[in-house]
Amino acid sequence: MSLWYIIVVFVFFASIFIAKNTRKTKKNLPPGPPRLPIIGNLHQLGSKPHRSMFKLSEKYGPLVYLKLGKVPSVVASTPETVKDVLKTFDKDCCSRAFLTYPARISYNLKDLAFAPYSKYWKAVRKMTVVELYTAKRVKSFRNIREEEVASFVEFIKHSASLEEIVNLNQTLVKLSGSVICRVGFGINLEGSKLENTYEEVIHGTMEVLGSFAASDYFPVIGGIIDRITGLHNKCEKVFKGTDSFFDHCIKHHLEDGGSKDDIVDLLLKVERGEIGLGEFQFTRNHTKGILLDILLAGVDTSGHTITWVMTHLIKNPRVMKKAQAEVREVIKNKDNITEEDIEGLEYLKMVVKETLRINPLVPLLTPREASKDVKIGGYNIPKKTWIHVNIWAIHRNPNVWKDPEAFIPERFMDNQIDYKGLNFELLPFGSGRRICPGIGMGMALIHLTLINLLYRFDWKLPEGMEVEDVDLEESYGLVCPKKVPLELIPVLTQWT
Ligand code: HEM
Repeated sequence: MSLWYIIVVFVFFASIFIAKNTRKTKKNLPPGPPRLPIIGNLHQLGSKPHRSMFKLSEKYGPLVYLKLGKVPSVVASTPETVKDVLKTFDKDCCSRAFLTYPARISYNLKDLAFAPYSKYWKAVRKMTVVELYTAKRVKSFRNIREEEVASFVEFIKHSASLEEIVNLNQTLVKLSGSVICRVGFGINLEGSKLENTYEEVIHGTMEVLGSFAASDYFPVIGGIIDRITGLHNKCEKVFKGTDSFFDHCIKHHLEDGGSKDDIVDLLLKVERGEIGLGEFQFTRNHTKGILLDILLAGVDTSGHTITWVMTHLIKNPRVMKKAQAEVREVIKNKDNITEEDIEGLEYLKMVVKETLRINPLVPLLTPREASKDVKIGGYNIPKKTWIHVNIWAIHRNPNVWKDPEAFIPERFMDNQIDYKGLNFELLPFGSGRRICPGIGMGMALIHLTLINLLYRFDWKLPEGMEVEDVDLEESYGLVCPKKVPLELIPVLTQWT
């Protein structure tokens, strides 16, 4: 009797399992791990989803199917599948998934980065690419970058003369913050009333946007969970902070007589209709939405990328020596270092590329959503599926990169692979319609700062610390900076 009971139970569950898998096979969805009721595969993401998804792709293949709470999702992890998403089917895959808190903070998706693919997104993207993210504008902000880097160098010089430790995570984010605040909002942070507000605003916003939001995965109940965990209130507080920060910047700009040629000025011109935006009436909230992109996308990305470069250099004395020798040979005793000097610095360019490969600041692109049924890598991807593009997995794939965990800038010597979105082996700025429009602005600051840091100073670790003690762990959020701050002592040289 009990044997019959066991057989019946076994047949019952086996038939459910087979039926489920047959359904999946019939639908021709990509393979993926088994899931739990309600939460699906959420428990498998861990604290560093880019790493967990990479592991899953090693087991299940280049396109993995996951159910994240209620949300059907796929993860693309190889140059081939990512090319399908970002190039072949870019038009059908470039919308954004709706994310509750980014939507709130961006004035209900009036920005560029979180807005869905729509007529509005197309109009704003076109306007910003033509008016804002141009090579001419990057050039026009050159004096600001040079002045800010010069005062940063003075600060490092002072620390070097006292043999003081410098926290590079902190100071480099402050440097890129100062540049972005002048370029974007026309304000000098140093010593201003906004200096502390700004830090609070940016950290708070990054924290909210980097947090796990239950509302995105569980309708109704998710909102309740977020209220219990405090995320909802935190978001409201952060939103008020950013909103009054932008109000302050705009007021400051208007009081100044609007004489500055900054990004606020440009956006106010769009508000007044002096620059057209097709059928759209640009309001103050639209201006603030675009300013939010500048604040979020512009500050942490450049600052933390420079910290990663310095981390790899201090961990690899051979590379540091070679990069410094090149910089000192090319710059010689030039009084005035400029960002164009990067042109003669082939090895430094490779060091930066290798850093962007091994520590892309955005290892997992903000999720996209299929706007219609598409076929990727031979599998059917139904409309509304979220699409995750795992840049980290491509950059660490041993079939793409030999010895992928090692920091070897020379790997770029014999190939033309670049980071501008055309080579699907290296995508730190994404690719296709959504590619980062701020590459020029970001790289100009990264290059100018690095040339100065390497030309003028030698660098050593604090007393008692060895190269092996410098860890490479990243923290996970909207961007992935080095988790433990990089602390180094600058040393004065004959070039200081
Ligand atoms: C090292 C520096 C930077 C890195 C690594 C970086 C990386 C990225 C990445 C990966 C994306 C997403 C692309 C996609 O989803 O396909 C992105 C989008 C974006 N970035 Fe950057 N970025 C950097 C600097 C900047 C700067 C300096 C700005 C502006 C001042 C900027 C503005 C934006 C904007 C507005 C978007 C959204 C584009 C859209 O959705 O249409 N970025 N960036």
